[in-house]
Amino acid sequence: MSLSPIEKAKRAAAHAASEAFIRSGLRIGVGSGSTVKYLVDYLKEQYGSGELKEILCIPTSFMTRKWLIDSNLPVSDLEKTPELDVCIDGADEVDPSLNCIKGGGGCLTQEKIVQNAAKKFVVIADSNKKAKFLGEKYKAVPIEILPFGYVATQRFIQQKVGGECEMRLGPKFFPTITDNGNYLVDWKFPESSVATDWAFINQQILSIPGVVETGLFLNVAETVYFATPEGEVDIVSKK
Ligand SMILES: O=C[C@H](O)[C@H](O)[C@H](O)COP(=O)(O)O
Repeated sequence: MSLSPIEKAKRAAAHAASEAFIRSGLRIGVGSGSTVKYLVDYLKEQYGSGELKEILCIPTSFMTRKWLIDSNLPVSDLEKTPELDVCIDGADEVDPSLNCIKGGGGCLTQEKIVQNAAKKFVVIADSNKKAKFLGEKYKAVPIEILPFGYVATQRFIQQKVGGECEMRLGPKFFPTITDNGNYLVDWKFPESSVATDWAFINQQILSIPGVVETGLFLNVAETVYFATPEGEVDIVSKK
């Protein structure tokens, strides 16, 4: 099957990062999203051929867990494997300091827990995700909130940090339900936020009762692999 240019870019990023970071014996956090699917394909190929041995894959979502199981890869979890060697994940936007916005695909809390359990966090993305500053192109921060009091929680967010909260809806206008049984809100931040301190804003949001986690992954990525459809890979590492 021939891939579209964007899919070729995602695959190139996933393969380049995998070749650099995946080794036999590693405990690997496996992120979520369409770019990560190419990481799973890489693991399947390498493990299936015997090139890669004794790995453990720790998924960050139901979907990723299913992909791993369907690929006959050894799946573990943070109960059995609480410490990981590396976590590889996608992102919706990445700034020059490697801060990321994540959660566009609906996964962020389990991703953040798995990322936090890993010694290294590596991001894979097509080069369109590269931004001059956080919030340049991706105009919302996904936030996971508890269903209880969800309207009040959105109001608290708006009162505290401005902008507007939009419930992520699925088919038939049902709320999108996260892997943890919660709701997902896209916080459309005010333009003034992009010039301010995202770490401070993140703390403000996290302090609101009802907020579970945000899609702001600040100061955690060690290396980001950006790729183009032509297979050119730009590797940016933390300074
Ligand atoms: O919610 C999903 C995750 O945070 C993804 O890693 C992120 O949205 C990027 O997904 P994709 O690789 O599909 O662009």
